[in-house]
Order: sequence, then structure tokens, then C-alpha cells
Amino acid sequence: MDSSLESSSSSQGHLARCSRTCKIIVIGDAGVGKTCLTHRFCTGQFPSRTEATIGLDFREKLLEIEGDQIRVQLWDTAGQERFRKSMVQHYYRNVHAVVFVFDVTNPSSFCNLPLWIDECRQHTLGQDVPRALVCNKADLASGTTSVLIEQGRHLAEVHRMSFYLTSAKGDQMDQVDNIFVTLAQKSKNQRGQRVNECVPLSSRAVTESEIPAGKKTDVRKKWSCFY
Ligand SMILES: Nc1nc2c(ncn2[C@@H]2O[C@H](COP(=O)(O)OP(=O)(O)OP(=O)(O)O)[C@@H](O)[C@H]2O)c(=O)[nH]1
Repeated sequence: MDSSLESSSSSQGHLARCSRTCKIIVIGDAGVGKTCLTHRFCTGQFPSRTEATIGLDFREKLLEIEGDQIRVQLWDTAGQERFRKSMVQHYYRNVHAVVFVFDVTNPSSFCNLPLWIDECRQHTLGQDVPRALVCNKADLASGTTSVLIEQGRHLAEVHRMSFYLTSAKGDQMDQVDNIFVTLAQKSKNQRGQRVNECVPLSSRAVTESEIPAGKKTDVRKKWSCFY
């Protein structure tokens, strides 16, 4: 596992020859910090302002993992039911990994996790798809939140997911990186067992045309890491 790549013509050239895409969806209640986590991973910054996600925000980052270039596509989904209804099918198509997020200061975001896990199951995502459970806003954790954190750990264990206690806002960038890099690595290894070669860009699992209309260009303008 290595560093992420800077945007450069040489890396983009190589990417065109040999690239794998890893689509990771980030789901959970409204306001738990999905946008902030994905933004932090892609830019290294905590956004100064966010608005409720409508439908989907799309961000991506190029990683080099064990000598292979991986295009990590993060699908930051809407937490509010009214903003996600029409998009749910898009979220789950060709997913390689899933991140469930709850907010350490918001017990109901934890109580709702079984609903999110169930939604995944209904879209035929089995337990073999690498998944992580993230307890976010660790910078706001206090004595009273320790029970929720332990419950989170336990739930992750029951569902055989990795557990992370993170803050999109805190100093430790590594914590946030770990979530996505580890999932991308697991997904790569899993797929490597099935297909032991690079997937050409033109036939990769998630093509840009699959990103819902209206999301591609404006999101890239705002968020993309290497365009
Ligand atoms: N203190 C603290 N605040 C955070 C953290 N992550 C997010 N927030 C704040 O929580 C609020 C909601 O964050 P978002 O990232 O927009 O939440 P979301 O899950 O994407 O929400 P929806 O798009 O509505 O589903 C914002 O005011 C963020 O500044 C964190 O790690 N620590």
C-alpha cells in the first residue's frame, strides 16, 4: 500500500493503459459527516461549509496500491430519504466496497444502521463485499459517548466489518485515509483472485457514463483531485 498519486500527465498516461476502478459507496443518516469524510480523503481538508447532499456527490482519487493504480470512486450518497429515493439503484450498481457511517454524538444514527445494512442486502450485496463501519466526529466524543462506540465495535464484529473511530475534522488524516485505502486494497485483492490482470479503462466496472447526469461535471469542478 503506497501513496496516492499527484495529477500528472505521466500518471494519467499510465492510468489510461492500466487502471482498475474501485467504486465505494458511503451511506448513513443525514448529517453524520459522509460529505466531510469523502472530501477530507480526496483533498486533505475539512470543508468549511457543507449542504445536504441531493442524490449524490461524486469524488475520486487515484491511489497506487502494491504497484497497481487504482481509481477510487467515492459515491457520497444523500442521507435524507427525499433526496435519495430516485438514486438508490445507481448507488448499488457495481459496488466494490461500502462504508457505513454514524455520528458519535447522535445515537439515532447508530440505531438506524440496521436499516442501511438491510438496504445493502436488499440490493444483493453479500458479506463478501468489503465493508467498514465508521463512527465519525470523534473530536466530539466524551465520557457519555463511550457506550455508543463500544456498541459500534460490536455491531461491526457481528457483521464482519472493519470498525473505525474517526473525525473528518481532526488532526489525524491517516485515520480517514485508512478507511478508504484499506477497502480499496481488500477489493483489489479480492478481484485479483478472480481476474489476474488490469482492466482497460474502456471496460472497467463503473464507467463515467454510469454516473447520473448532472453529477459528473459540476462535482469535478468542485471536488476532483486530479483533473
Ligand atoms: N465536529 C465535527 N463535525 C463534523 C465532522 N464531520 C462532519 N461534521 C459536521 O457535520 C455536519 C454534517 O456534515 P456532512 O458531511 O454534510 O453530513 P452528511 O452525512 O454528508 O449529510 P447529508 O448530505 O445530509 O446526508 C456539518 O456541519 C459538518 O461540518 C467531524 O468529524 N467533526
